[in-house]
Amino acid sequence: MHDQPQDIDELRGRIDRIDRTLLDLWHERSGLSRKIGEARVASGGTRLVLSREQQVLARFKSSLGDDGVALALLLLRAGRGPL
Ligand SMILES: C=C(O[C@@H]1C=C(C(=O)O)C=C[C@H]1O)C(=O)O
Repeated sequence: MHDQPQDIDELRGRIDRIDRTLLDLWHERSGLSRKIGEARVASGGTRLVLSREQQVLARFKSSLGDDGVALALLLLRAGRGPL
């Protein structure tokens, strides 16, 4: 029982690393998404592609349910930038 605080510290260290990775991935994803949107607009297309967004939403929903949909909507919004 005496080592429980140390266990918690170790587990929190792992959580902190996961959070940093999630935030790095968040920024990487939104950067890629903006890049694709800008390239498409530059070649005369639309910034958004709703059929592709539906695929992304379905992927997150199948893994996480309603929370997945909420998360995917935030990810998609982050990649859009100002409309
Ligand atoms: C990144 C793209 O462009 C937009 C952004 C998407 C995304 O962030 O996942 C999905 C579809 C598009 O609305 C793409 O077409 O793949």
